[in-house]
Amino acid sequence: MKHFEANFDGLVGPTHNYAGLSFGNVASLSNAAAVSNPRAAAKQGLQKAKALADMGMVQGMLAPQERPDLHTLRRIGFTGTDAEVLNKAAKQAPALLRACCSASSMWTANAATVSPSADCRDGKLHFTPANLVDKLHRSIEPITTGNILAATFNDEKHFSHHQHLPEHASFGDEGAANHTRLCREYGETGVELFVYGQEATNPSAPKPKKYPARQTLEASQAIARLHQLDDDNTVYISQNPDVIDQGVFHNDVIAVGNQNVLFYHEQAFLNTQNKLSEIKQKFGDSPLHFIEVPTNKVGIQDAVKSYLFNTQIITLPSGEMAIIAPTNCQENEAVHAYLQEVVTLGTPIKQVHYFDVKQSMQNGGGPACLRLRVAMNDTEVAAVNQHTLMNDVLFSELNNWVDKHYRDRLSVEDLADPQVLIESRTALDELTQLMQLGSVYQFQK
Ligand SMILES: N=C(N)NCCC[C@H](NC(=O)CCC(=O)O)C(=O)O
Repeated sequence: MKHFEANFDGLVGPTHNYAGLSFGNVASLSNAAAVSNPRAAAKQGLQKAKALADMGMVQGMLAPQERPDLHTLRRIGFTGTDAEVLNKAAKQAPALLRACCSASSMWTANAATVSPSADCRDGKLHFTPANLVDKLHRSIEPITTGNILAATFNDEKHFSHHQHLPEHASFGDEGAANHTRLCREYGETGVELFVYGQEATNPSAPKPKKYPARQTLEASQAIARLHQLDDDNTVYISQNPDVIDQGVFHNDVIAVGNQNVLFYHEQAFLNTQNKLSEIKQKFGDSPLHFIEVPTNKVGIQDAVKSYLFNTQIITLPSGEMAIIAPTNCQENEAVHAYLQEVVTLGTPIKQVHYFDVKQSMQNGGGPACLRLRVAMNDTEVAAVNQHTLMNDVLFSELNNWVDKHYRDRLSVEDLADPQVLIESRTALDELTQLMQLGSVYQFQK
């Protein structure tokens, strides 16, 4: 049986915009009210996904969400026709309208936590959509995320889909952005690392002072229980609250792992040496590479600006590992120098490939934010909805679909335009046919 780590990238939705919605995410706040280009954003994402498919990787796409979210606007009391609801919300509560229009589901690293079948006691691949309760605009994602995941991984024999965790700050859950899996071969049992920013039930535990810690230990433990993971293969690590206060709002902004490589900044975690020993002990005897980047080579500000750690580390069919980095890393002197050095360190990482995902980066979403990793064997890959998998045909269909439906300019003022809603629904309705997803959106029910 063959095993792969597939990447499922989020297709950027038609309302991609810069609304400054994410306190604690430096890029989101500093680009607030900039004019976006949804068409370019979607195409940048598709280019990256296609390039990985062309490298021989299993690559899928996850559909975006319905935005503006009229269902939520009605739920909070705006009434009338669709146009009236948008108009009233724009006049009475513009901040709430903006929260209901974000294309933030594109960052599928936050869609769910995924545990491959080799790690789970029942031998199934488990998914738990993230509740994303820390941010209003993201807290409205999980139900549709669950629908899209179920339509993509649509075989109960292999895939187990859980409900998102209770919608309370005690269970703040941001999905795979705070979860990494180390393993020898993808099909062997691995060690799942859960990184959290605070302990909800222990007020004296460390937590950030300025920015929110979006993930709690309690949420991570709940996911491990739901996914039937063994304690022997699970490690909980506290994120360093000082780096959260410097803009590291998810662990994947400061650390990333793949197979037997953990690539992280010296300041990423608390209690680092003890935690590395625990990982080593649980990982077993085979070689494990801890690539620690020291502050004197790359400072936290450079890491946050360039997204050095929001890179994807992938294993190519040749067995070599490659880093998939945003072009922003090339533009930062210290980070570029480090990436030139990393391929010479005698670790499995031998290549670096750069991609322009600037439309997403301006909202704090790098290459790794744009993808959800799903390690699968070939039987499981065959059980996935095949119309979601990237190949020449899907690439050209999706590019044509974007050309047909997406604007190349969108400002926050445009979000109240009923025409944007019509365009978005028309596009998504067509997309569900193209990807054979069935009726995953509220407007289709
Ligand atoms: N690190 C990972 N895995 N994901 C990045 C998510 C970025 C997203 N930005 C936003 O939601 C900004 C939207 C706006 O401001 O318009 C967030 O902060 O949740």
